[in-house]
Amino acid sequence: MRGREWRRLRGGFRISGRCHFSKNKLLNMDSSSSSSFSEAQRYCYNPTLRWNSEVEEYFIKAYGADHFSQISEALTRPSCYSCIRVNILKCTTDTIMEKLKRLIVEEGIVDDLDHMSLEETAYEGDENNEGLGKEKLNGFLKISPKGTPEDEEKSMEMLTGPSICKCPFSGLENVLFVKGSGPHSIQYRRQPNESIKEVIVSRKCAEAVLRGAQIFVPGLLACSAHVEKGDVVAVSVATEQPGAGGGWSVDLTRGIVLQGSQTDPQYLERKCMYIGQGITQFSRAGMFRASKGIAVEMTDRVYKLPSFHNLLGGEIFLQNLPSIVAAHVLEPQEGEQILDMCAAPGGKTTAIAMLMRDKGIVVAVDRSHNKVMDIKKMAAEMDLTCIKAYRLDALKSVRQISNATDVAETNLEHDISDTTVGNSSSNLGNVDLHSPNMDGSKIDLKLISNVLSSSSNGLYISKTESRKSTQRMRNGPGRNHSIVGRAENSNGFLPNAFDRVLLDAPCSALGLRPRLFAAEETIESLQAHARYQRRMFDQAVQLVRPGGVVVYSTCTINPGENEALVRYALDTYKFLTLAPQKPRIGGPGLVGKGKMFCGKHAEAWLTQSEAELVQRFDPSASLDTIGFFIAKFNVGPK
Ligand SMILES: C[S@@+](CC[C@H](N)C(=O)[O-])C[C@H]1O[C@@H](n2cnc3c(N)ncnc32)[C@H](O)[C@@H]1O
Repeated sequence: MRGREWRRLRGGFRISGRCHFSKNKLLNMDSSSSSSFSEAQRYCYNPTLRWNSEVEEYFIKAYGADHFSQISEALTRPSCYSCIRVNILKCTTDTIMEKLKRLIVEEGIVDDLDHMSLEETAYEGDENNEGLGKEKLNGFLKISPKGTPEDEEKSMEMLTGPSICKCPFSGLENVLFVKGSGPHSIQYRRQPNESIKEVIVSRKCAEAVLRGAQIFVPGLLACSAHVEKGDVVAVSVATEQPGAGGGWSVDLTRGIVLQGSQTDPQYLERKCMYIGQGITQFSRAGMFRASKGIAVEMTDRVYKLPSFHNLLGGEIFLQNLPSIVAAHVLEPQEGEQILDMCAAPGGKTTAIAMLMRDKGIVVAVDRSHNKVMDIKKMAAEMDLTCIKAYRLDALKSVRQISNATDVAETNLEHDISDTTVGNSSSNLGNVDLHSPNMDGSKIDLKLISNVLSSSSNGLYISKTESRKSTQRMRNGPGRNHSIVGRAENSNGFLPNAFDRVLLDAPCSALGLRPRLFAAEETIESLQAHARYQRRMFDQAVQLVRPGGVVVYSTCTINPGENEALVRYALDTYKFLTLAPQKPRIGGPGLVGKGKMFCGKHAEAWLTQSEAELVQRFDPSASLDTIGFFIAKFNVGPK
């Protein structure tokens, strides 16, 4: 049975980081056109990810050269499926599955999903590759706690089954996978005796297009001469190149005319960087005059992924699988007080609130005002009333109360229970506003978040606020003052105020994919991220009560921000212990030590037993996720 299934798997679904794809298949080999072999070599997608040389050396030492090259390759392409979290407080997973199936058929959201062509996506079918794939999938299954044949069947089903399927892992029943396909070969079109018309897009734009987006005007950098609305154009991407001063830049004047010759910007560098073709929505001149709108509508993509833009709002949320897992690992309970320390845009916050069935309090903070508004909007759209979002610098999340007067003032400034009662009165019975502290004192949520300049309670209105409110009356609510209210500031929280804290830390994001350039991160910048994360972790540890839980996560493959943070945490706070995680579908952490700066600086990682307790999602593994890391700590008596 395996042979047939594996062929299907290898044909229709990319499962391993190693590129098994026969490169020739990606090229335009149309003999009826005037394509030369070198042109066929040019118009394809086969990028190589650029790293800072010291970072590359450090990662090669951490992962080994082969494994790191697989990770690097995996990062340049999107995951082969989209992951959808269903808001089970609003609808059932089965209902959404049916709705999506209908939408796919009726609206043509995803063409070709069920018919991923084996010819187009065939991998080199030699036994070695098949063996490697099997080994990888088995590797992935082994790390599952219940690595039973039944689990293996589930994974096979997920990878080979219909276009939409339920996530097979226990505890993730509200998650759906929608498969994409690729890489596809593209027949780049030309008029007889003409060269191929082209556009160049920015790297960020190309990364979005690989995830299923269209090309919007701001992402467009250059275009061939004589392009009219409705023309078919090949789309390539300009990536950062070494600059004169030693840095990286895209040295390209926006709007430049492409001649189809070697004098074109990045002519050589754009070889193998073609992501598909599309139809222009403007003439050449119009494209660069417009300030917004779709410039090119993609018709043929190297990777086809479903676009769920504006679909089933509030009922579904498109989220990476490891992020969903992180919320589950926190194990939030109904009625608890949870802090999400770096919460925007609110993906994990809403997942946590849903797991709590909207009963309890999820305090979501972020330092950016606009991002806090995004959290509030998402919570409102999903009808989740237990989320309270505030603007706060997480590095200052622990509020220092020096004396009794301070406490009294804090009480006066804001009464969060007002907000809570107002927004979630139906849940009040389940919200313990005065849960006992370990030392017998009461945690008073009045003290948890004291919000400044709250015009609702009339206690304190600053001059700035009063000026702003006059402006609002004159000009209307504006982007940040919509129906979901305003983003309020918090002064921080008292020590031990929360049952559980999630620190989904800002990081180097070197696990996010697809990614077409990675050399902006240096050893120094990676170390700066790590220092920042430790300072945040110091705050998180103070805010969780003894007996509580801290979950730390990042979306980077950098061990310095992952295993080294866990080492720091365990060595610094003796009352912390690593806890087992549920669900567990990622791999173990890295053991030992990492060396940087030509071996001069060493950082400590994990012991074997510790490594088994953290969860590391490897982009080159068969699960085909972003790179992600999760550690869960139990907090003992402090
Ligand atoms: C990895 S993202 C969080 C993603 C989010 N947890 C989710 O799942 O949707 C990191 C966030 O940290 C925020 N951030 C960075 N530094 C911060 C600080 N000092 N205080 C609070 N938030 C911060 C950023 O604005 C960003 O939104």
